[in-house]
Amino acid sequence: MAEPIVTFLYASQMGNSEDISMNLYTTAKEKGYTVERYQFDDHLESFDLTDITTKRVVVIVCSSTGDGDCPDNGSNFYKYLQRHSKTAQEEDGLGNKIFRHLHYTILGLGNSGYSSFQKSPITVNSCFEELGATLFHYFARADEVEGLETEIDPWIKGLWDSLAETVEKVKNEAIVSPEEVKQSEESKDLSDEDEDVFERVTICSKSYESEEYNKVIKLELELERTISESDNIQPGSYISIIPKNSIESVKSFISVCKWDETPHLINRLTTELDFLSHVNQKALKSVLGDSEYLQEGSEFNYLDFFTFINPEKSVNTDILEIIPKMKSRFYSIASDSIDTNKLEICFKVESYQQEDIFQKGHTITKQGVCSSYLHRLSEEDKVEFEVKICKKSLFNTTKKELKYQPPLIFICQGTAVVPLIGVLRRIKRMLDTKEIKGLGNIDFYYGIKNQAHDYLYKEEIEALFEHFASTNPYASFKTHISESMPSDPADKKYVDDIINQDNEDLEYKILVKKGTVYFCCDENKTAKAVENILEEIVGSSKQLGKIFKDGRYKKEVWTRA
Ligand SMILES: Cc1cc2nc3c(=O)[nH]c(=O)nc-3n(C[C@H](O)[C@H](O)[C@H](O)COP(=O)(O)O)c2cc1C
Repeated sequence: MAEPIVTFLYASQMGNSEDISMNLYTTAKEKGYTVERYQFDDHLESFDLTDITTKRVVVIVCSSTGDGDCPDNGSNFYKYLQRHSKTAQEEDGLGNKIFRHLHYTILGLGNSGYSSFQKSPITVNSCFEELGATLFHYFARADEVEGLETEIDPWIKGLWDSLAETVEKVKNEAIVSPEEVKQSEESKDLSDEDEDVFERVTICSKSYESEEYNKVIKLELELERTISESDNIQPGSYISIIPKNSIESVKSFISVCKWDETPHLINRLTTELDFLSHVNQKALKSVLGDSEYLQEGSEFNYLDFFTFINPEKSVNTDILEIIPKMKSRFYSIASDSIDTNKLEICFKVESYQQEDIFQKGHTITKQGVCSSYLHRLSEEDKVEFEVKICKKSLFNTTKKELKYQPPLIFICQGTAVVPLIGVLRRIKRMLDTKEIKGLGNIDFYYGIKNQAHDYLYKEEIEALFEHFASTNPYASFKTHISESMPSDPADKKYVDDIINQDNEDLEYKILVKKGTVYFCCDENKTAKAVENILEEIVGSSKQLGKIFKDGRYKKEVWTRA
């Protein structure tokens, strides 16, 4: 961008703000800035703050008059600000943030003897904030009772450094116009088809991404049809699968309960009932009456429970009514699924340690029902099963969002890398099909246990970044890996630690360069820590909320069933 213009604006009743603004304008001109200066009410006649090509840096001086009113030469602009910021408040959407390209600072003049002290500058400031502008130097409130210069002098002193820095930043900053944002939001609304669809799939390939800590399996599922753009399946869309119990566990359960192995019972226990879930003490009591085995807090599942009590006689089949129904489990899609009949998912085979109820003091490893079900299925079996595709995606990324090459910051941990791989693959497709011309910087923060063992999609991420770099030699594409179980324990770090290390760089990329953050993580301590750090980086949780609303903080935190 060419040298940005610094716009000085004032609203003044008796000339104080006007004089201060004039002095600032003159000094800025002497310092070599390209400058212009207007009173508020020249807005739209002589200048237009929504013009993203010429209006980027604004220095405001404004007083209060009457009963907290804006001076007469600013009252129309004052109403304009309030009207638009009300719309921005009432209607979500980036398109209403008509000042999001602006960096501003404001000096308010007032007198604390008035009950509406500084009301007009405070309102101007909150309208600029609501309309998406970024404060580049603090909002000063000068008080005649204290002596105006007590506040004005230090504010002016600090202004010049902040201005120099801001003008420099603005030169490299890409901004999307509010109209374009509005258009893309409207088209998003029209194409927003989030509904679920059922598909029959078979497994067409199965590979292991990592085996060291938890087995991580990559499955390619084959649909009976080709997925097209209009299906609106996005990176971050997910499938839900209702698992089946293994025939061995079903037979054990039937045997332990001393029931007859009928096809109907086998089918019901295989597909419908989750007898490997923890027992519900109250429900069991309602069927069995008081039993010495029914202790509060027991970790038994239904199979363990009836094995443990080892009944002499058969168990009443009424207990089938209290066993919970099999629930579906969700898996994010890693593939950029267009013009293909394949869907890729990647997950870890959930396993957890539990005290062995048959051998006190010993622990045994139990596996998650759905991941072990998928693990059991093999590509040779060609077993068909039904998945529900939930199209809704929190990571949907449009070419409009990437048009001005904003920095992209990815943050993830473990298998939560999966939907973000989908985003990277889609970005690559947009580049390859020339839907986008190039990319800005990408930082990929990934928390794993150990680089040598569970860096999922390592080769692919490296190849993608090499490819991205070939399209823009000026941008950087970096992976930042944290290891919680490194070879040298002194190097132990979590993903929140490495984000914290880069906080200043991230602040610049998110706030100044209007970058987008993609964050996917299991619901755990790290997820909370990452979010806390992001709040600190952008200034407050309110500010992070605003960035989220603007679509620049795309996050999904997984809760495990
Ligand atoms: C008639 C009158 C009403 C004022 N009302 C307020 C007020 O409501 N709140 C406030 O903070 N200051 C108020 N002030 C103080 C002015 O904001 C202060 O004098 C300021 O320096 C005037 O700057 P200006 O010449 O740029 O308008 C008032 C001053 C006058 C003379």
